[in-house]
Amino acid sequence: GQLYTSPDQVTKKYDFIVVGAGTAGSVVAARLSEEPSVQVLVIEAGVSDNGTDSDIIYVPLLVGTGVGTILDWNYTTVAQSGLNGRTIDFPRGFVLGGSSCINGMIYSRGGSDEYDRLATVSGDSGWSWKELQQWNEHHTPPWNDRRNIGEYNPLVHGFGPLATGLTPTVFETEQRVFQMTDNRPELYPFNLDPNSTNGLGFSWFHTTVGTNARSTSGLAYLHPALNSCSNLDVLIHTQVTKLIEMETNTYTGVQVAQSATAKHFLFTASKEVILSAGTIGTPQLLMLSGIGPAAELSKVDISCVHDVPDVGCNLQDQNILAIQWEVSSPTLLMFLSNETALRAALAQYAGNKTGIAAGNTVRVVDHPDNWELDVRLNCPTVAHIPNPFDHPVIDPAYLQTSFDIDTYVAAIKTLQTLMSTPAWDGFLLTPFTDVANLATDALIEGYVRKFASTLKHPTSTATISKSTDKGGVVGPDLLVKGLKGLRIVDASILPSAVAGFPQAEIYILAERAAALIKSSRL
Ligand SMILES: Cc1cc2nc3c(=O)[nH]c(=O)nc-3n(C[C@H](O)[C@H](O)[C@H](O)COP(=O)(O)OP(=O)(O)OC[C@H]3O[C@@H](n4cnc5c(N)ncnc54)[C@H](O)[C@@H]3O)c2cc1C
Repeated sequence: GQLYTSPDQVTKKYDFIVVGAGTAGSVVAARLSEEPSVQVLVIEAGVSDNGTDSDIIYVPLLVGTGVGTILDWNYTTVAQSGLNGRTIDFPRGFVLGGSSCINGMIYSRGGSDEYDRLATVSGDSGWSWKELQQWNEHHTPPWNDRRNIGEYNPLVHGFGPLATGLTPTVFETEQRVFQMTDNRPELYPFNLDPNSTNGLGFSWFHTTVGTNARSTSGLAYLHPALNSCSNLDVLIHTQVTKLIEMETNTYTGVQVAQSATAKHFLFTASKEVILSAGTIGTPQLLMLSGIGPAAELSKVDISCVHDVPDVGCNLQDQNILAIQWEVSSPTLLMFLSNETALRAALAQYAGNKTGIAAGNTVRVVDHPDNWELDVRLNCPTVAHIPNPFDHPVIDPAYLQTSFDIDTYVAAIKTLQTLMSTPAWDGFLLTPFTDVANLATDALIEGYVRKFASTLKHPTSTATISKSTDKGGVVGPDLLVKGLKGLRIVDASILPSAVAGFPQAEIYILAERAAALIKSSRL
């Protein structure tokens, strides 16, 4: 197929239009194009994933550096009263491949209960673990001679297009974690593989790194389909600005433009528009099209065509906080702050794709000697302003409930206990700065409000629910309730924050969605 960079290049007629070539959108588009009789167009607001900055995407050691660049929408939250009035950067991928190009690459499917909850909430057993576990990635060996026998379970990996693997370089922190699981398995259980039915326990990290480069939804799904199928076209640098009602209640048209002042174009799909613009983009686009909560829409002078109160509400996110200790041995942080060593590592990678740059080191890169905490939050509101090219108003309302704070306090206390086990003897020296003072609940709360931030896993702004439920935005088939021709396939439909890392669930969700569309529309 064709990769277009401007809407005036697109002249064909399409059966399906996918909005957003992100994590989910790339999967759906590639799967639909397997059927030669249908024509598929994907429209992506962001940039190419093969541009001059593409090292940021693909070199594993550069994980995290895409945030704040041209690959990022660069959203910011409104001031968060629960975080002492701070605003928080809220990154989302603005590139073919979406957030799978800039994320932290950690891959864990989550436990079976995660999927069974989706089945219960939607009233469709097709969303249960039993049915969904068939969609899988494939495990790749590391570039070096690290043997990973006993460190993962080959039986819970498969043959899907996405590549994952264990990190090739093992750090002292990891060795000590597993010593801890050896010493006190009843308290700190070893989990052979976080992709099994059990998502809990201490496991080796699986990352979306193939043998030596990041695997994205673009690389794993969209590019191979684009290269091999003439019935799939992709248009980048082009934002969908409005969904168009082509017949009563039937939203099979999209209006697009490259900037607020550029010419606007209309593309129509003979079968469906599939909205995969993500947790922020999807509700924003629905609301711009008059599909959303009437009261919110009237505040921004958009006439409400379909009053769907849950659009843009219920935003959930996970939270992160660094707890640091001074340590006795050199860490990766020292390596990363040594420019000569870093340059040499990147040169080695450029030469033959080996060396420390060829492996994901996300945990130690971000926070050398600490642990990360996930806290589920109860969050309202993604609102927006009418110009589609303005950023939406994002208010995750972090840490506004006692549940959030109580969870943090409990988590930090657990961590303090855990780090005082013998496995850390001789390695941890003193807690770093403020961490030394976390002796009471009140002091912990003060620390949390000062330093907590987003883990960048927002979901649930266009939630799935049973067909008979009044609430929610989509039914179990992911069609927008009460409308025709409009389906949502991305993180926004998840009923609540994922108990783990979301990308695996989003790839799986998109695989089943594509299968559903094929069986109902082809
Ligand atoms: C910095 C960061 C770190 C993360 N770390 C991890 C991790 O380690 N492990 C993990 O599991 N998850 C992680 N995540 C979360 C995970 O990457 C996301 O949950 C997931 O990729 C979201 O998939 P999606 O398909 O819903 O949206 P996205 O992948 O964001 O795709 C949405 C796409 O739609 C496009 N779009 C939006 N609006 C429009 C429009 N109007 N017109 C056309 N195109 C549009 C966007 O440009 C984007 O390409 C991280 C996320 C970020 C940002």
